[in-house]
Amino acid sequence: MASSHIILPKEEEAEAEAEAETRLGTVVEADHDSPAQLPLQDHAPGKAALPFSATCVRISRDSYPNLRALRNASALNLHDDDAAFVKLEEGDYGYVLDDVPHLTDYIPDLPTYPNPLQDHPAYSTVKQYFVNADDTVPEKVVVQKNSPRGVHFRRAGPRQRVYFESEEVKACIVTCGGLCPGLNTVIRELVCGLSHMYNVNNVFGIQNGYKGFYSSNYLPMTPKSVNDIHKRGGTVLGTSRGGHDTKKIVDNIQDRGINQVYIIGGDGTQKGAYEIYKEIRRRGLQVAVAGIPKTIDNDIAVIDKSFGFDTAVEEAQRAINAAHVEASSAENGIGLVKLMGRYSGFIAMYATLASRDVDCCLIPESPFYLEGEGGLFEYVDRRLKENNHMVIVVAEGAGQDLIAQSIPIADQQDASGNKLLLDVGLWLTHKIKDYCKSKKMEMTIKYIDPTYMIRAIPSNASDNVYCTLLAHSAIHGAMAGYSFTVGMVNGRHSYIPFHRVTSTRNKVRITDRMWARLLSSTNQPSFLSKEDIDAAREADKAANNRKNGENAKKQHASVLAKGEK
Ligand SMILES: Nc1ncnc2c1ncn2[C@@H]1O[C@H](COP(=O)(O)OP(=O)(O)O)[C@@H](O)[C@H]1O
Ligand SMILES: O=P(O)(O)OC[C@H]1O[C@](O)(COP(=O)(O)O)[C@@H](O)[C@@H]1O
Ligand SMILES: [Mg+2]
Repeated sequence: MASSHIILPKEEEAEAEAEAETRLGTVVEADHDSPAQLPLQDHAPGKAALPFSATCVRISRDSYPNLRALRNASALNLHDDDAAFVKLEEGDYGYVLDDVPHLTDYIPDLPTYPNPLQDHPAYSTVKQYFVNADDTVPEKVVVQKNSPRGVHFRRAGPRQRVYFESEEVKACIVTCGGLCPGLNTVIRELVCGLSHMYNVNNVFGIQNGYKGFYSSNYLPMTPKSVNDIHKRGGTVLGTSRGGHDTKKIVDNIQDRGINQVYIIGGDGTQKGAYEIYKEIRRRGLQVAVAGIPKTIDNDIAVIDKSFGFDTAVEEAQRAINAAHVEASSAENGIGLVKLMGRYSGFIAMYATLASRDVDCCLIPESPFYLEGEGGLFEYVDRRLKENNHMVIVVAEGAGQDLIAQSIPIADQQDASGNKLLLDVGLWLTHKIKDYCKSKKMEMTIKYIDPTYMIRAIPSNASDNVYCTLLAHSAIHGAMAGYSFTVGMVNGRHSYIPFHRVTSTRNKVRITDRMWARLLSSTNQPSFLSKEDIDAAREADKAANNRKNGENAKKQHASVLAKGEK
């Protein structure tokens, strides 16, 4: 199949800067999914090669980012420590590869071995099973004719050559932070995938989160011992918050001869994984660190969706249904459901959109108020008059500032440093009751808090498959010598640098269409004035600019680092 490319001749760096204002090229990528048309490339990581031929077309460069400006943006705040680990590779037409670290970055001349999958009876029949070494996945898939190609991540998948001999691998798995449906499936598929695909049989479980690295025995794990665990909720390894002591953790990794570390957890956990990776690198150890993002809140940046999220949204329907049944069976009945979401209201938003029985959804990203025109009380009043009953879904992080005004309480944190929240569901229940009483309105309110029920269940079928693919992608990447957080980006599994998933948090954008869909489906007030909407738009814009600026800073740091080598 022929693919068309629009490409500019390769520029010398200085020329590119001089000409940046006048020329622009866009590239349509070759069909890397069908690498049959290309010879499989197997060069060492870090050696850039763009695997396509091209025809040249010149087009206006108006929207192309000014390369000089990008490189001079050094005033922005990137942690010095991080800058040293950033690996940015520039290509034509504003293509940037935000690459993940590899063992060969700090241990030169490592031997490689043929991937054992080549001889695997199941996998050896798969045509083009190995991914092309140059395959990358774009962070943004919606582009305009003249847009730069933008940031890309390394595509996940098996490589032709690996950096570990199967019998030398000693892998460990840890789960940290809160529970999430699918943890056991990921654990199972890591153990089974290592054994079945790569003949790795030395796999250990770390118990009860990060502290288990230095305070408990390591549990030997086999395909047999994990055979049935995906049918259970929770994590067979146990989990915890707090207890991250980088030095003690890496001392234990080193002393026990562990060379692949699989770390399953949320944003805090991935920050911990990054610290572990940095310490491993400082010590020059041949150890790969693979992070598998877990968050029921779906708040991890860059990735499309976290595993367990679908299961949680599905389970939340049961609570919403119960709230609806209770509310609609009473006179002026109100059903109130509290769902998880400390800083991000994705579960509440998706559960509301899926249900169609919800009249009002409150999330942390969209501040609300109770009294006066356009407030919640006015809406409750109206809805009860119109329909005799209503259902409210509230994310646990919503309205915290309002509660703090009425119940002054000192800030408290959990062992990981996460803010402890006040119970918005209970508070709202009392506030609505008091309001109705003041209006002499008979009503019944039923408060349902299914918080732990929706995350303590096993993952559903589609999350199970997703967990399996994540585990396999993590194994392929670690065997190939990379350290990374694995995740789906625009539907393709990718290896994402730690700093990208830990530097920001994924939040519901109330200026996006999805929130507008929600408002139109519930018909609730937006609780926003025109000034609020303008301010939200400005905040979004500033966040985008900051992100672009950070990329520029990293690009600058990476260019400098290359120059120094
Ligand atoms: N900045 C950080 N650096 C190192 N470890 C961290 C950091 N933040 C959190 N952790 C550790 O990660 C683990 C899980 O963090 P937590 O916030 O509880 O859950 P999650 O990973 O799900 O966000 C804890 O053991 C915590 O100590
Ligand atoms: O009570 P716990 O176990 O601390 O968990 C509650 C918290 O876990 C969360 O689901 C998020 O946890 P993670 O970051 O670990 O995924 C929050 O929404 C919630 O506040
Ligand atoms: Mg977290």
